[in-house]
Amino acid sequence: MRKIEFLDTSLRDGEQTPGVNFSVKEKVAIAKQLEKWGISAIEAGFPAASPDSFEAVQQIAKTLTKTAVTGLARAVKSDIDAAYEALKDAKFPQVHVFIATSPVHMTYKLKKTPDEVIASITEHVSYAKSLFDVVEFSPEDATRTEKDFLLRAVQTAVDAGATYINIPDTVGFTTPSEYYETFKFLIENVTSDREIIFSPHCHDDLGMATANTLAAIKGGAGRIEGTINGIGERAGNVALEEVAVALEIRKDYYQATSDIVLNETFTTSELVSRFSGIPVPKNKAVVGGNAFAHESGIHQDGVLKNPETYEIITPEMVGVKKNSLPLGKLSGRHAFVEKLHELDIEVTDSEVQDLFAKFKILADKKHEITDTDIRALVAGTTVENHEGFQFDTLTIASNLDGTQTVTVAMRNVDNESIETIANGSGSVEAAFNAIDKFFNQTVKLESYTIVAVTDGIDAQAEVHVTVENVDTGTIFNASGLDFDVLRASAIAYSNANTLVQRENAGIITKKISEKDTI
Ligand SMILES: CC(=O)SCCNC(=O)CCNC(=O)[C@H](O)C(C)(C)COP(=O)(O)OP(=O)(O)OC[C@H]1O[C@@H](n2cnc3c(N)ncnc32)[C@H](O)[C@@H]1OP(=O)(O)O
Ligand SMILES: CC(C)C(=O)C(=O)O
Repeated sequence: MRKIEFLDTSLRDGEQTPGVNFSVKEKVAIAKQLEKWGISAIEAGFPAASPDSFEAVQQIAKTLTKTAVTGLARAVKSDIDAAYEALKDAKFPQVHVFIATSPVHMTYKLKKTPDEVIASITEHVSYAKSLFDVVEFSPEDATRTEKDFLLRAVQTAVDAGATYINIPDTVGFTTPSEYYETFKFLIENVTSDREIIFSPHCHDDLGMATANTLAAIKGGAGRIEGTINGIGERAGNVALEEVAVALEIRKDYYQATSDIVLNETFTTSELVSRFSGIPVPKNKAVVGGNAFAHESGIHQDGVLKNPETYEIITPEMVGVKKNSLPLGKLSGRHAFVEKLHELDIEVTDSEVQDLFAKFKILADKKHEITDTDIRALVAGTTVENHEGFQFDTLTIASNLDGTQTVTVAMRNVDNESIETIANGSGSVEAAFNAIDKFFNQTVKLESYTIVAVTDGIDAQAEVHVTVENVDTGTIFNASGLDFDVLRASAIAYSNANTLVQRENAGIITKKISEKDTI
């Protein structure tokens, strides 16, 4: 089976992502992780671009021991010289020379005729070859280049000494079948007495970068270029991790594999995300937070019976510890019971019926059901008051120093109206402080979430709070619903405090066991 080489350009094309600027130290750390991930070459930067870019390429060249290190250069001698200087210490140096070949780029950007571009290829690839054993050439915007001219440009580069021919889909314009045909056409028509390796370089403007890269492999490409997490100019480059996993899962179809160490994928992705500051979308293939999460009942049931029902990639394959079955309103009984087992909560079958019904009611209102919610549900310490807690007064005043003052008046057990006043840096904090004064008990706020339950400007706010009765360690969940966010918050917090008060008075006795207490 063919082995496909991987060239990573996260540090060059990836750094062209608007807002991304890796430090030299970060680049070296990423390069080391990429070497561990099993790439065969790294495009460490564009040495002529800036002193920092030069230094990063130089440092990476000195650091990597197994991976070829390359630098990008325009068809400009000083760019090639900069790459040569930066890559002097690399164990396996390469250089990547490019010039655009599409009519729009040649006419408007380069202001060169096709013949001048061909002459430039000859001059600069030969010059690069005089300094480097391994030269890569890219006809930029190849997929918008007229086919015969593309062949002429590539043949010129091969004749001048290029070993790797990269066919960039610079603006993400091509389609899988068209790109496949382009590779077949070039591979069948370029002549050389040396082995020439062709590679795709795909951008994701139309969301086809992964499909196009795989089509190029099918068409005969021997190396691929891309970035981790698909970072890069505009909509980004092809995400290498997607191609690596697709090759593994569908090697039957592609008849090709790679040397990528797949179980290092997640770590690599996290590192690039952290240093680039570009979060990985939850629904991103292979490395997204939801890639191994199943929320709907039918899927959860299938996965519990056999993960292969809904998982073509195992989490372990890419270095993720395990899959997850988050609970939500579409979850089913099997997943609910599994969660009870996971939390070591023992209940009878008839209790499950009742708890599951309550869970569904809660899940209809709360987007994400946490372990704490489940514990509170089982302990019977969840309360909702959608009718609204009765306040005699709930007023807010903004102070000149930016703090807020809230006044609440509520009825105590003897039905007397008691007023308390407190300050806070925000209105919710001030209201909670005033409510604390009213109840006068030790309560710790564990979580506060707010959701809009209806749409538009008149949306109702639903606030969920989780509090701990510090004296007993019992966790209580409570919610409040109102058109006003402050009132919804005050209702939720008062409800939670009422539960704590009832526990302290011995009215609620069912406690969460020591083991289940967070
Ligand atoms: C498709 C890609 O991703 S290509 C890589 C893109 N990456 C980058 O551009 C990042 C690094 N770039 C830089 O730091 C700068 O653009 C530099 C240092 C390369 C050049 O900076 P400047 O000299 O100020 O030129 P500027 O960027 O404004 O314009 C580019 C010049 O290079 C020319 N040029 C563009 N590509 C090539 C090429 N492959 N070969 C030769 N000349 C080229 C342009 O025609 C333009 O020339 P002109 O000044 O005669 O009009
Ligand atoms: C320089 C080339 C390979 C490039 O980045 C592109 O065309 O997208």
